[in-house]
Amino acid sequence: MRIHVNDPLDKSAMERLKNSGYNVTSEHLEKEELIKEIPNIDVLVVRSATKVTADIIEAGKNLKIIARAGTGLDNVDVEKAKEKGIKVINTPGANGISVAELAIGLMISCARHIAKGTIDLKNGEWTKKQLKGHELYKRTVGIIGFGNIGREVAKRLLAFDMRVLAYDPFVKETDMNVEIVDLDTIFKESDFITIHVPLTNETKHLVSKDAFEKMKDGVILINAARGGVVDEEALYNALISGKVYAAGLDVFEVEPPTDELRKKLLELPNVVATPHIGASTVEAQLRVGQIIVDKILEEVKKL
Ligand SMILES: O=C(O)[C@H](O)COP(=O)(O)O
Repeated sequence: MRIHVNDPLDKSAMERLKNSGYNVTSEHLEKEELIKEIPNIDVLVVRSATKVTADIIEAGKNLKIIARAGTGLDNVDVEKAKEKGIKVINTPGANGISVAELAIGLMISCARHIAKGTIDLKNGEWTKKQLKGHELYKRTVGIIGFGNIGREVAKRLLAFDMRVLAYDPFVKETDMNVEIVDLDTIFKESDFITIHVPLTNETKHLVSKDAFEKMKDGVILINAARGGVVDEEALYNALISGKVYAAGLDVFEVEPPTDELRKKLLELPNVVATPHIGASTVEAQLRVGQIIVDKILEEVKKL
């Protein structure tokens, strides 16, 4: 039984795996190398950096389990895995608090120009007069996606005395002080919009040119979910026109965001961006690592 860890896992989780008695290897293999190696792998462990595509799964003659140490499964061809009888496991919720905290950090950074102020000061510029921002207090935030992460975001923003709206096709009511509304209401009434849905066929470019047209002038948009949920060309135009005051982005449709569209997006002074670090905290990785190892060992026992 060989367990191959293709993306970095928490150290203590790695140690537990290595002490489990199975043959555990860990090294990041790029697609071509992984396709060559996959016939010798029974359990493949990944984060979001490895795209477990249909051809990799097809080549995995001995592959029995794909373990995603994290929440999003958009980098795994789950349909193909199902067709091949390969079990896909992940750790939903284990990194939710970290993602929620980062989303709020991006929100405040956008509203108060923290990133621009830092860059200006480091460049020797005292731009105090240009950096008047906005409070969150008493303003309306629209949360798209009211699952684990969306609820953690709501809980914290209620403490800022915000009016909190949430849209989720699977949620009709809540016992929190949150108004469950339709998507149009989120677009029309929010001063801040924050996205917490997975990337699926239904959510791809959910925040489109049409959506931006419905939004209030000066809205702040936060995306710490998946780049593909926002049409980034439309976002670029909305930032240029002033429709969107600022955007806080932890994720991009292309990662790393090195293509022309992403490069010009990142050049805008009103874009605050981080390199998909929502789940990258010591605490979240510890939880994710322990849970994924528990699940792997449990599944492997059943084989
Ligand atoms: O889906 C997730 O769990 C987050 O986006 C984190 O992804 P990562 O494990 O690749 O950091």
